[in-house]
Amino acid sequence: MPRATVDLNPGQRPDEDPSLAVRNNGGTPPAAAPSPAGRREALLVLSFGGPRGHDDVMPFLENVTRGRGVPRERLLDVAEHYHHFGGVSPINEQNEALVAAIRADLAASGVDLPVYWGNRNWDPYVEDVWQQMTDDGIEHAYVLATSAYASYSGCRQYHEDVARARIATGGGPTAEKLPHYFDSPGFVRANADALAAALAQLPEEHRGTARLVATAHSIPDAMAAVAGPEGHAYEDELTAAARAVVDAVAPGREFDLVWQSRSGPPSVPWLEPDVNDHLRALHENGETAVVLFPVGFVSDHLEVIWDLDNEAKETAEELGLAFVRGGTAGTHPAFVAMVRELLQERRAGGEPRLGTNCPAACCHVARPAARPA
Ligand SMILES: CC1=C(CCC(=O)O)c2cc3nc(cc4[nH]c(cc5[nH]c(cc1n2)c(C)c5CCC(=O)O)c(CCC(=O)O)c4C)C(CCC(=O)O)=C3C
Ligand SMILES: [Fe+2]
Repeated sequence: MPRATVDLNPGQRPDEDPSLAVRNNGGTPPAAAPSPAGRREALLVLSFGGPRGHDDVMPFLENVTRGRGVPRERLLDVAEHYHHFGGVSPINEQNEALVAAIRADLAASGVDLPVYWGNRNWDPYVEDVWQQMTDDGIEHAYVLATSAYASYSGCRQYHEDVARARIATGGGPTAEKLPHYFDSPGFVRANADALAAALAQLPEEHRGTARLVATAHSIPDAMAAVAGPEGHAYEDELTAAARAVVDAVAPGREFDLVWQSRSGPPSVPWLEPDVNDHLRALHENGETAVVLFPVGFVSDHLEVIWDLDNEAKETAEELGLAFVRGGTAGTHPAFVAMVRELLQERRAGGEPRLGTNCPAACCHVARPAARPA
C-alpha cells in the first residue's frame, strides 16, 4: 500500500537544522526551563487510522478487531459503511489537517518542534513513524492521542501502541502521553462553538426547548467499570465535558449523555442507551427537537458521519423530530492552541494545570470480548 507518510513526517535531520538545538524563540531564554537541555523532542499525533480505498476496508477492520470477538456480521455491516464512502475513511484527511494546523500554530508561536503522525490500525502505522523519529534523531516524543478521555480504548490502548512501536524499533525516543484533555478550556470552547452553531441551525421556535444530546462511543460495561483509578472515569469525564460545553452555550441547561456505535457480540453488555433508542424515548416523552453533539470524538470521522448523520438522522426523521448534529473539535483554533499549551506545560515541567492524567496502572482491562461468547 502507498506510503502516504512522507510529506507529513518531516524526516528532517536535526543536525542539519540548528534551530532544533535551541528550543525557544530566537535563542532567548524561555520563561520556564525547557525539558532536559538539548534533548531532541517531537510531537506525535497518535490516532486510530482508517482505510484509504475499498481494498483496505477488510484488512483495516481485521486490524481493529483482531482478538476482540467482534462477530463477522458486524464487520461486514461496518464494511458497508466504509464502502458507502468509497472505502475511504475521512479520519486520515482530518488528521492531516490537524497536523498542518498544529504545525502552523507552533510556528506562529515560535515553538520549534517537529510534528509526526501515526496510527494504531492503518498506514501510517505508529511502528513506521517510530522508526522515522528514531532515524531523525528524536530522543523524546510527546504523544497526543486523538481521544480526550479515559478508558482502555481511548487511553490505555494508545499507551500500548507506543509500547509496541518502541519494541518494534528496539527503543527510539522515550515517550510521554499528553493528559486527557476533555476538561481543557480549548477543547470545551471548540465543542461549545460547534454546539452553538448547531443550535442556530434549528428553526427559531425550537432553539430554546430542543433537547441537547451528547454522544460518545459505547464501550463494554466491563471496560467502563475499570476506566480510571476508581472506575467509570469514561462516563464521568464525558459527563463533565458535556456539562462544560452546554454551560458555555446555555448555562445550566439540561442535557443527556447517550452512546453510539456499539460493537461486540450481543451477549456482552455495553453502555446504554443507544442514541437511536434514546431518540425514540424522547419522542414518546413529547420532545419535538434535538441537537446531537458528539463530544466523545475529536473529529467528524466515519462513526460520526455514518452513525449520526445517516442512522440517527433517519431515526429522527421517522419520528418527526427536528434534528441537527453539532460538529467536533476538528481544527478549531482553540483546540489547536490547546495542544500547544499542553505541550508547553509539559516541556516546562512543574505542576500540570491542564488536562487530567491517568495514573500508570489505570484502565487495565481484560479484553472483554476476547473470549468466545
Ligand atoms: C472508545 C472508542 C473510541 C473513541 C476514542 C478514540 O477515538 O480512540 C473509538 C473510536 C473509533 N472507532 C473507530 C472505528 C471502529 N471501532 C471499532 C470497534 C470498537 N471501538 C471501540 C471503542 C472506541 N472506538 C470498541 C470498544 C470497539 C470494539 C473492538 C475493541 O474492543 O477494540 C470498529 C470495529 C467494527 C465495529 O464497529 O464493530 C471500527 C471500524 C474509529 C475510526 C473511524 C473512521 O474510520 O473514521 C474511531 C476514531
Ligand atoms: Fe471504535
